[in-house]
Order: sequence, then C-alpha cells, then structure tokens
Amino acid sequence: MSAMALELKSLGVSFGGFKAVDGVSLQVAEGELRVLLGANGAGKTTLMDLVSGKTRSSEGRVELYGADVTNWPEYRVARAGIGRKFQIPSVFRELSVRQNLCVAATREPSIVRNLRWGFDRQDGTRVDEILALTGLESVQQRQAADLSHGHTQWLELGLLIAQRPKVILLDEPTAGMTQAETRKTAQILKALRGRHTILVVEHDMAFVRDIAERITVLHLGRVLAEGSVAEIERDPRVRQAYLGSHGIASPC
Ligand SMILES: Nc1ncnc2c1ncn2[C@@H]1O[C@H](COP(=O)(O)OP(=O)(O)OP(=O)(O)O)[C@@H](O)[C@H]1O
Repeated sequence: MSAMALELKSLGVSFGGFKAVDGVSLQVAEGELRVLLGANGAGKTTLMDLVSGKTRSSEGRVELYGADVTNWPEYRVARAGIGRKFQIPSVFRELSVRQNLCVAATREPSIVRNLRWGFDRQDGTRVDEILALTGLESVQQRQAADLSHGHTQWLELGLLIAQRPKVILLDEPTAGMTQAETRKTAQILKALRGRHTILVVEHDMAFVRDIAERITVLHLGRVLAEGSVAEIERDPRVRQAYLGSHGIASPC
C-alpha cells in the first residue's frame, strides 16, 4: 500500500464567523493525482491556502508524511516539501528554459557560480528528465521571456518539480490556455502521476475527465463527495450542487 503523502484532518477556517472551509478531511496517497472540484466559492482556493500556509487554519491539522505542518509559515511549509505553483517567483526571464531549470535543480545556492562554472552532471541529467517530462525539450535554448503562455506554465511546473517537492499543489493549471495547450497539460500531468503527488484544483471538466483517477468535491466548504470520475458524475448530490453552476456538465 502507498504511503500517505498528504493528510488533512478536520481542517477549517472562518472569516468573520463564515466557515469558508469547514472540517475537511482528505488523504492523498504518494504518487496520486487528486482533483479538487467545486463550484465558485466552494472553498477550493482557501483549502489550498490552508495547506500551503498562506492562511492560518482555525481548526484541524495538515500532515505531510505524518509530520504536523499545520499553520507553519509559508516558507517553512515550502521547505518541508509542499510546493505550490504560481507562488514562487521562479522564472528568470532573461535566462533560457534550460538555464532556469538548471538553477532550480542545483543544490548549489550561488546562481552566478553555477552559470559561470557549469552545473554538475547529476543536475544536468535531472534537467534533461524534467525537460522531457514537461515537453520543453524543443524550446530549451529559448529565453524564458519569449515563451508562449503554455510553455511558461510548463516551465513553472518544471521549476517546481526541480525543487523536489513531496507534494505539488496546482491551482487551475489550464487557466488561460488554448485547447491544444490544455490537452498537452493533461498529458504532462498524466506523465507525472505515480512519480509525484499532486493535488490540483480544476474547473475544466473535459480536462478533469482526462486526468483524474480520484476526485474530491467541495461544496460550501465541506467535502460533498469523493470517488472516481464516473462515481462523481452520477452522484445526485454532486449533480444537484454543481449542475446549476454548469460545472459537471460537458460544455458540448
Ligand atoms: N479572506 C477572506 N475573507 C472573507 N471571506 C473569504 C476570504 N477568502 C475567501 N472567502 C470566502 O470564502 C468562500 C470560499 O472562497 P474560495 O475562494 O476558497 O472559493 P473557491 O472554491 O476557490 O472559488 P473559485 O472557484 O471562485 O475560486 C467564498 O465565499 C469567499 O468569498
């Protein structure tokens, strides 16, 4: 049986008496790609904020491989191994894609020294792996400033992976993407499954159907349902809570 990478135990927070996240319990196993679904205002972003340490919880616990990281400051949560995309100002626009990944992958803290003297072979191999995983091989010499939106997002994901997080949090990774970029993002996430533990908030149902094994549905700050894509799609509670927001129905 896989180890439990991320465990939320009755996690909650109130804003002025309003419970935005209300006693959420969730277990994400090592190597799992879990999708968090819910209508606008369901509490998805707030839940991610509680896990990443951006917002302090008022109840419950967050455990990373059994270690309590509840209400740690954001930088400590990140250092403990919970990486969140879009939060780290990670892309150096004037460096190439490959150089960006080299900087993120190396354990040597001096960027200038690394760029001048080169990166060790181990880091280079790791960068090659990440370029392949994120489909960035063909643009590896391109300056980050010149990348398309999709390529920039995949580079951000690559930078996160390079920092060896134990758990990756992704907030709407396909936002602003074309259909082709969305399909590519699905391919990348499927390739990451099994190697990385990922919790992803996403609205695009076609994308969710493509990538998800297990879905957790949030509604009014609580877990409404959890199951496979098929189980979630035929769950009458989910349909009732979510159909009105056009969420669970396919757009065409
Ligand atoms: N700092 C805050 N102060 C007061 N209310 C807040 C705060 N942050 C979130 N909320 C409220 O908590 C609820 C959950 O918000 P949240 O942004 O987590 O929902 P969401 O599921 O991510 O929605 P969306 O899909 O629209 O991003 C909403 O009603 C929101 O207005």
